[in-house]
Amino acid sequence: MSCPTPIIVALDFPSREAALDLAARLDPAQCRVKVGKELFTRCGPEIVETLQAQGFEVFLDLKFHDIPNTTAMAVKAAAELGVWMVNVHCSGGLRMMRACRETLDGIAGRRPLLIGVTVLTSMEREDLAGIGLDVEPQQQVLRLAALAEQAGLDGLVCSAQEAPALKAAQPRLQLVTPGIRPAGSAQDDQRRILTPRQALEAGSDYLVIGRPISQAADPARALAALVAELR
Ligand SMILES: O=c1ccn([C@@H]2O[C@H](COP(=O)(O)O)[C@@H](O)[C@H]2O)c(=O)[nH]1
Repeated sequence: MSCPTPIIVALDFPSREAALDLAARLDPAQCRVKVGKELFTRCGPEIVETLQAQGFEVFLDLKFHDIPNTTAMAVKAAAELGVWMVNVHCSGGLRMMRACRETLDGIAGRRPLLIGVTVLTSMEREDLAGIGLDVEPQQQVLRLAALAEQAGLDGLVCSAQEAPALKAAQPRLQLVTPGIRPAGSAQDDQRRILTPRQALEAGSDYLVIGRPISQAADPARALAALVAELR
């Protein structure tokens, strides 16, 4: 059964035990989970299989960024692991994204959603200037979104701040938005943020939420409050 809420909880932990401890407090009917670089590098594919066996749909957030063949084969491996969503960096270019899409099209059975990372939500204009891009984040996001659309990707990782412009420019693409901060919670290293409700109203399809849930005194309660806020 597919989860009816838009919430994806980031399991950013240094051990299998810590990740599974949080997962045990969550309900697969209330959220999906995200396995990122830290947890996957520590635990490998087994953690994904365990979470899936517990009923969670898993977003494998490894943000692949490499030459077309290498990236496409990585995405294929993720598909064979049975993940619900996988992502690549749009800045890997059109040929790379196309190779990923074509490889997934050749896979029998249900394929994962293929999502392109645009501009990290931790970045603002001056960070882009630091890597030689003299543009506002939204301008760069829209540029990469057009490439992702051309390559046939299913959606984008972006800030919810860009959702209205993206829904107007690229209405087919699903928007996966980290940088979600309930009112009054710590911004941490995020820069382009919105609250859960603002994000949904702006047009986000999925909200990626990590520390506001994983570092809460009662994560189950924090998740329930978010689900209620979004109803
Ligand atoms: O642009 C991006 C892409 C990915 N992320 C990931 O989302 C979560 C956010 O966690 P918080 O604790 O809610 O900040 C984290 O796993 C990132 O790797 C992102 O934040 N921004």
